[in-house]
Amino acid sequence: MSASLPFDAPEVTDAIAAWMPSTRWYPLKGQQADASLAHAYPLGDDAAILLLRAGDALLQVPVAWRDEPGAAHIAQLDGRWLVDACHDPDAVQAILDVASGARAVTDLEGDTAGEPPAPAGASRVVSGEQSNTSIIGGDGSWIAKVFRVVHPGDNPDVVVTGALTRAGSKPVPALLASLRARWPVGDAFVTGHLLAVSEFVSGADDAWELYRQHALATLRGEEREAPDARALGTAVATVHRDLAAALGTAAATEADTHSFISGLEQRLGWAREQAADALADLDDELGRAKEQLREIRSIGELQHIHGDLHLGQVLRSSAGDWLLLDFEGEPLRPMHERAIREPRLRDVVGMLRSFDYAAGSAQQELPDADPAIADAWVEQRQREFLAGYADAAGPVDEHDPVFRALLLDKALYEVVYEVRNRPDWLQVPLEAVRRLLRPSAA
Ligand SMILES: Nc1ncnc2c1ncn2[C@@H]1O[C@H](COP(=O)(O)OP(=O)(O)O)[C@@H](O)[C@H]1O
Ligand SMILES: O=P(O)(O)O[C@H]1O[C@H](CO)[C@@H](O[C@H]2O[C@H](CO)[C@@H](O)[C@H](O)[C@H]2O)[C@H](O)[C@H]1O
Repeated sequence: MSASLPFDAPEVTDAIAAWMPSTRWYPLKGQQADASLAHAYPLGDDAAILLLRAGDALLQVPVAWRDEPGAAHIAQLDGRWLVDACHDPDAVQAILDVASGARAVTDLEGDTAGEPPAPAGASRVVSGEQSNTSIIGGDGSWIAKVFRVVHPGDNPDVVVTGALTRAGSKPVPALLASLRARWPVGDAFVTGHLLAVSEFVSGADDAWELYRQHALATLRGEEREAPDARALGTAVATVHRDLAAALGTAAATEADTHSFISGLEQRLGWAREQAADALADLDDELGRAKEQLREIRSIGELQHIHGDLHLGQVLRSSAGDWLLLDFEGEPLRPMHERAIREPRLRDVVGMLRSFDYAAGSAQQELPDADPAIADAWVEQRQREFLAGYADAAGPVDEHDPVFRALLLDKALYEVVYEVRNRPDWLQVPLEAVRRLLRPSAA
């Protein structure tokens, strides 16, 4: 066995740079971006957490040297295997030790909410996700989310979930531990979160799949009991109430309202630019929608919210309770925009859009099904959800210009998301944008 190369050797950076674009989480697909090592945190001799700069992004790549390629190798260099440490249980344990405070590493700081998480054991990586890498360990008692794109500042997935955990919020799995890193930027140092370890909800169903299956069954003419959207609405309102109690609320000032409107204007411009081909024939309507934003007088009360709420962020436990995940905000948004207080309606419209997506996805699978049945299905789920939300938080005014503006904002965000990630799905949000821009929808 030959000695391993040091983790800051140029060959190591080059091998990782060549491998990253093949991963699901790489955020710069299709772009030409040189990668360079920004910082290395050694975890003993044979593993390290590396931060690589690629284009504008700072990417986290935990790695280890092994004699065998293991489940996820990056490259073979000098007779040893450089592997993705997320797939290597020993390296996962080393990372967990730092997060739990059991191992000290310069420039890394762990934090546990209470009892440290159980030992990693035979940990495994969750398949089928996109923005980050999640590892289940501790005999299925925890799930560790490795933030692949690292930002200076607090990650809301740690701070917001941590606050909800301390407040004992029921519809959110508890945060157990987190890891913060310090790295140099110019002459100064900044800090940011690398990892969040949460209680794993085993045997849970994914809400997206539950609703999609129900929409499919309905389009096929089968009668089935629908998953309880009213209880889901109440769960979302409960989380909003808990977030307000834990992190406070503020009545929007005139300046808040102005900056909210200009934020929406900018995002509308961003969507027009990013999805120019898809939105070309809606140019006049989008111009009018932008002018209508100026009619918003006040945005009401502001607070921390989920920020990217959709059915894929919701689980139904085996006991039938709805649980909300992933308080990281919209991944296409810069981090400083994600930490701000927002109207609760942003989350409400996220869920309403998601029911439309579930039906849209079912229609794509069953193109001969009656569209009126799909529309009625969406309408009913949305009504039930809003009724449940109102049970705990009071009614939502669907004619409020803020509600309509946020609905359009979300659908435009989705158009950009689909143009970049899933062009086959583009019609789903595009149809919604068309509907929302129709004069009768105002
Ligand atoms: N606490 C949890 N318990 C059970 N499953 C979870 C938990 N957290 C996440 N998951 C599963 O992992 C998936 C991805 O998690 P998420 O936090 O949404 O990651 P990402 O930001 O990469 O999308 C979820 O859709 C869910 O299936
Ligand atoms: O889960 P992420 O935080 O990575 O969120 C991004 O990806 C989502 C898709 O996985 C995307 O959600 C859109 O598609 C969903 C169906 O797959 C649908 O339920 C959502 O309503 C729709 O917005 C999300 O917008 C994006 O930020």
